[in-house]
Amino acid sequence: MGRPARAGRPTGGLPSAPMVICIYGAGSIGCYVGGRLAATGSEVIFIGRERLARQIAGHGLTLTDWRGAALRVPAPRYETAPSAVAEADLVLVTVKSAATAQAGDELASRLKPGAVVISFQNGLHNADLLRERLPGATVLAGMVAFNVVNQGDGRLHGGTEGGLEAQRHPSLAGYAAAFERAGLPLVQHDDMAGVQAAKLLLNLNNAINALSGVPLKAELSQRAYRRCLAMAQREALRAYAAAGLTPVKLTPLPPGWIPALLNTPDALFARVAAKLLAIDPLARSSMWEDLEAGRTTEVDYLNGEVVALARRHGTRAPANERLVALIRDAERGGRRDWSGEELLTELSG
Ligand SMILES: NC(=O)C1=CN([C@@H]2O[C@H](COP(=O)(O)OP(=O)(O)OC[C@H]3O[C@@H](n4cnc5c(N)ncnc54)[C@H](OP(=O)(O)O)[C@@H]3O)[C@@H](O)[C@H]2O)C=CC1
Ligand SMILES: CC(C)(CO)C(=O)C(=O)O
Repeated sequence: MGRPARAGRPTGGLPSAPMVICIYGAGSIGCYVGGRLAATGSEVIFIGRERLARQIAGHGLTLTDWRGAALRVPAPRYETAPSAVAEADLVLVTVKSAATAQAGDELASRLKPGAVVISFQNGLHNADLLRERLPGATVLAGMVAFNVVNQGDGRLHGGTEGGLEAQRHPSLAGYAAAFERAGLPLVQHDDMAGVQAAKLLLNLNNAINALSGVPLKAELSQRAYRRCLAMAQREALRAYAAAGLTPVKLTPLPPGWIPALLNTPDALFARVAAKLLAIDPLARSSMWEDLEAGRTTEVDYLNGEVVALARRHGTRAPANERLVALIRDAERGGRRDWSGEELLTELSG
């Protein structure tokens, strides 16, 4: 079988030059998304850290998912110097939120003129932060709906369903086929603020999952943990209403109904929310991965964002405040596994 056609610039009938895609901050999401693009014929440059560069030089990339897909990239181009970004037409920023400002500064003097940047990060403000640092560049907000676990030695596993969303922009038309081939169709959206607000509601569970010490499926199967998430989501929904922010519908139920669903007993939840629990038993939140690796988490950009939004509108978000404090303790070394009942008591106090 021939190599699949690459994403190419329109050239009015002449053969098109391949478009180069750069993953800036190639960790779990970046290696998985970039790996699937590279495995299906796109030209991809990965930029990231020495530790991963070494692993990937030794093992290549293996991309698996919960549906049983398995793709290989035997020798990806993984660089540790930011300069290689200058070759890219499309840059996917996949650093954690605390690293966005530095990534923006590194891109500022190096981006190819006309390059398009997509922030594929959780949180509400990463694309704005990049825009401030990259005046004149096209910077689009993006959203990754699925979970990826880094299993080591270049093996990345997509553990849930869900795709990629990005702010609608004409420049993305040239990349649609590449993302489609990779099995990650890029859905364009007009209301990315609403998409990001809806994703943040789901990400309020990242802290709960990290504190639980169990995988997502096991955690969400227990009502006490779900009640913690329902509390955190209700506070966020109140803060959004005060701020005039309307989350879009990312799940079969509208965002405002999810807390009530989370509160249902386990047996009912398992029946009604079968799709929500269709998660690989290994999948865990990216915040769990951060605690596990001894890294600072994104809690300030997730639960902390709700706390800040509530304060700006004259109210409080106490369950989210408590989750931020517990994750801070865990980052400082006071890590322990919380049972659902313990966490619920802690957040209700
Ligand atoms: N993992 C998941 O399942 C999901 C994650 N997300 C979101 O996607 C984003 C990325 O998450 P994830 O892939 O898990 O994060 P990772 O920490 O796995 O990957 C980011 C990588 O970027 C590196 N990095 C940071 N700054 C730079 C820089 N300036 N230059 C080069 N490399 C850099 C980091 O290295 P170092 O740590 O050494 O600084 C790290 O290896 C986050 O916003 C996350 O919330 C969204 C959906 C699911
Ligand atoms: C996909 C999801 C919601 C899984 O927890 C996530 O965004 C994360 O882990 O950061």
